Amino acid sequence: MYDLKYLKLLSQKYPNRRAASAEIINLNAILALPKGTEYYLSDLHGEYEAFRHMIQSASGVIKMKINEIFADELNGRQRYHLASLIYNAPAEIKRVKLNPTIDYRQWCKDNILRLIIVCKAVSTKYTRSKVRKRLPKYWEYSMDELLHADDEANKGTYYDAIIDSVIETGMAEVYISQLTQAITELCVDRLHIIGDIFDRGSHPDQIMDYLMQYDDVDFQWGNHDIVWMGAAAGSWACTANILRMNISYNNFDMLEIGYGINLRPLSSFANRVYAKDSCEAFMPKILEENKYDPVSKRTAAKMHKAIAIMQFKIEGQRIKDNPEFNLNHRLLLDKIDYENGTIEIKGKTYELKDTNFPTIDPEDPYKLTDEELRVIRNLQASVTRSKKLQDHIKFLFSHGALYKVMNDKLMFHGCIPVDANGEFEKCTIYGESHSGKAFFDYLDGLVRKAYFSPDEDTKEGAEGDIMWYLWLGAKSPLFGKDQMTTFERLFIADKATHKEHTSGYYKFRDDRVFCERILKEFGIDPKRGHILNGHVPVKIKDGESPIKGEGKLFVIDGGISKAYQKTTGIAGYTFIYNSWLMALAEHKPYMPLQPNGKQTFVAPRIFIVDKLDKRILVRDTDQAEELQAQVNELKDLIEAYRKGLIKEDTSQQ
Ligand SMILES: O=P(O)(O)OC[C@H]1O[C@](O)(COP(=O)(O)O)[C@@H](O)[C@@H]1O
Ligand SMILES: [Mn+2]
Repeated sequence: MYDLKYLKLLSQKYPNRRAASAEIINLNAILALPKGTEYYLSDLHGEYEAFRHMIQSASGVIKMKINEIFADELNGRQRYHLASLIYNAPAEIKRVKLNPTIDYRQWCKDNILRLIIVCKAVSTKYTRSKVRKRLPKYWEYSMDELLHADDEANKGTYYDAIIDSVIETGMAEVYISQLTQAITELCVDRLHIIGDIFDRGSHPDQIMDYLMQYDDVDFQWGNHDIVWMGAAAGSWACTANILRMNISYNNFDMLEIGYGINLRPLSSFANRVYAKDSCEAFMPKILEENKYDPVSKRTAAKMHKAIAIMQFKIEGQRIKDNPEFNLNHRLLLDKIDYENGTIEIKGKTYELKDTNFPTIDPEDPYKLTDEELRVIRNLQASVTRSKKLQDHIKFLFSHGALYKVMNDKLMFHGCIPVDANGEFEKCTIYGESHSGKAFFDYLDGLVRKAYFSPDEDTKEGAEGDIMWYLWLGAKSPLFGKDQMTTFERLFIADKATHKEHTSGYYKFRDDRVFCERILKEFGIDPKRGHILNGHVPVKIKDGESPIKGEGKLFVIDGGISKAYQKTTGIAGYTFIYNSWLMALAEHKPYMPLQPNGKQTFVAPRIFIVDKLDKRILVRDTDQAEELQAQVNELKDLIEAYRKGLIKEDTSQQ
């Protein structure tokens, strides 16, 4: 039996049988369309340009379309330039303008036409109204006309008239750029980001800005995201971590200009306290100069050391206040022999690479000095009041979660805690024990509460402790290692101490039965389902494969991170799921644009991992349930009109 009150509300939108029937017809038309392409990326790590290229090129899909459409009309070079235009319109336009042999006006004309043809090819899967919604503001009318002018006899003149006036009004560049953007957005119906947008690379802020224009995007938070979410919630431990990492990668432009985080209190403190200390072990890993905020490497090293020491002190306090986190083995400052400059870890004594600790009181090593306290309070204020950062974090909350299930795919960044037998492990946090999916759901709730409704009596700087735990805790599904050895990496030469052991999950996931059990746990049919993870780079150099569990699980940790390409040998993987197939794209490192406007693009290698028996339609996807429910409600409404239970408004017909 239907709910008459609800139907009355619905009747405001569909006031008569004709309006309701028209909508049913639209919805049925959508259900019969092919499934849109889903595109999966992970571990972007601040590499804005490489990321943008992956999106703009749709991992080679654009190139394939161009090759198909223009096989006879354009030669290889022309097709290459058309692809380059879609990948990076401003750069390609600049190159063309610098070339005196090219008639720019004619070039614009030719290329608007070519782009319209590509746009048409990538929009065949959508309703006309959906395509229009994705076309840029102000141009949607003329672009729609160009896309659908099918009157062969008059088409030529009509096209010419529209394109001429685009050029005449001086809008050709904007028109071309926005058309390329529309092509990209139409090529990918839904974007899944399986975590780790932040850290290492220089511009996660630009990645977030770009993604915020996308409606159909979702995030599965990674450890490098949750630590930023914790900092945004006010956690001192998270704040110290994000600043230490990004100072170590020399990302000052992003911190100070991108997010407006004022590092002056830290730099003047560091320059004073470590004035005579060369801080050799703390030199930035990347020496590329910042455009707006150049910081000398000596100052950067001092800031790095100052914030690292503050981090270890703050973390020590968080560990002691949260015995349940089981992080006692990470209490290291009290294991230092400050007179001899050594440390004892697991019964072994190691020399420290740096023994100058002017701010540590050996009697109370985790206590912040008054100055350090002032600095961290300042930094916390700067981070929590950054409007830009808070907007980005809120978007991560509204469009993200710890995991997602969509169209038989289970996506999460790291792992699921399991015991020695591969059974889902019961983990206890804040007095509650959960395992498997329930553990994810419980943690997800804790994270949202910590950000949106923190307890008022939380100790200063302890806000968002749960995010800090998820950043480096052994039972964190986002981390999945026994320890994070930041201290050892900075202070001890012996590499054996740097080792971080991955959890049992990473062995078990080679096993198909294990993967199927996970799929079942999350309510997915194990025969049809797949798992997608990021987090651990696939080292193809060492013969590793991104395909695990006999094809049930794919690891797409990018390796897009420049800092990691020498270990992986590639620039990572992306995953594509369209109406015909599922494929992995293996990327080669992104070659940045040269100052002379030249750029080389190497298309990724595409491996089809599953071919479907028949083309999948929207009716076969998760979206169908929602659409079908709408159809059913509209049918009920029509029935209610027919029976006279709701009055029809036919005045507008
Ligand atoms: O190489 P870097 O940037 O210093 O980072 C090393 C740290 O990053 C981590 O690997 C976590 O980052 P990922 O999530 O990208 O693996 C830690 O386990 C490790 O201590
Ligand atoms: Mn990660």
